[in-house]
Amino acid sequence: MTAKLLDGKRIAAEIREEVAQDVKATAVSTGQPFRPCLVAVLVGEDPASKVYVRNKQRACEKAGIEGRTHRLPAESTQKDLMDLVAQLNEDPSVNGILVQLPLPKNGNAGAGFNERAVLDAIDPLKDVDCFSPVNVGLLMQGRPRFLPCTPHGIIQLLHRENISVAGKNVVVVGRSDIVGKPMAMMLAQRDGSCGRDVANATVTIAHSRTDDLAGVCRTADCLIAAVGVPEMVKGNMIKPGAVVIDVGINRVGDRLVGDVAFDEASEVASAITPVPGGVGPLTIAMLLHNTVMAAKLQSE
Ligand SMILES: Nc1nc2c(c(=O)[nH]1)N[C@@H](CN(C=O)c1ccc(C(=O)N[C@@H](CCC(=O)O)C(=O)O)cc1)CN2
Repeated sequence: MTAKLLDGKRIAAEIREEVAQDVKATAVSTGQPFRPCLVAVLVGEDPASKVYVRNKQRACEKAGIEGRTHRLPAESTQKDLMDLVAQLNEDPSVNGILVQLPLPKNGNAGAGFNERAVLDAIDPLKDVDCFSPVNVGLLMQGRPRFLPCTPHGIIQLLHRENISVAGKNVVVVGRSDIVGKPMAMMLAQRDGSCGRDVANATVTIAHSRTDDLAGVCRTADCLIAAVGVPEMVKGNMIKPGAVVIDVGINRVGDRLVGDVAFDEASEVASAITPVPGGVGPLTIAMLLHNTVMAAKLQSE
């Protein structure tokens, strides 16, 4: 079998265009200028983070959203970062705030940042990443305010490709707060609560301590790999005909590879996301969507 390629880049472009249309239509329907504002906070000099933040800012501008970036040196203190977040929370011209992760390991004068404290400090109404405890709690209860960007991008991809997971076995490999945990929760929700009909799955969360990981993966009708280990999921870990979603973005030499060994997996799966051009671009598209939502919520 040669798997169908799930083109996240194309779907992300479609969603970004829809967001841009929504921004224009909101201005027309309210008779007021409507230009949501997203602020990214970038601490340190991590090259990948710099690229992602720049891409977010560009995507904002193309959608009619104001994109601002606040840069702090890696040597900034926890207090510097907390003060900046507090200032952005109070600023009525700012609709969405995101702190680009990961924060530098040796930041905060070598002591490392308390990432959780920073994310907890973001005003939940401006928390467009959906990392704050209030928004995560609402999501868990099936009444989300924002949806986290990467899992929501995957929901959109499955929806727009007409792939149903209802009643199917989905295995999510990885239990991160950004992807694994919310992804599992969203796929198990009843129809509609996460905005789309991609729901009602029977979900297993697998991880590095799972016994017989390969066997567990082989039970998946839909396998979502979000572990951050290059090409860890091999072809023989995939059930023939499964849908494979690769969330990994790993740099190996000068190559960008996912968490799935793409060539072998493509021989077994019915559909698969590539890296690059799969899930990554959807993350930014859904961030724009959340920023527009945040601006609307704050104007209510
Ligand atoms: N505050 C946040 N930090 C991080 C998030 C996040 O959602 N919020 N996610 C990732 C990084 N990320 C966005 O921030 C991100 C990663 C990758 C892509 C992307 O489009 N990747 C391309 C390849 C790009 C390249 O060449 O490197 C692809 O997969 O096609 C977008 C956003 C961690 N931090």
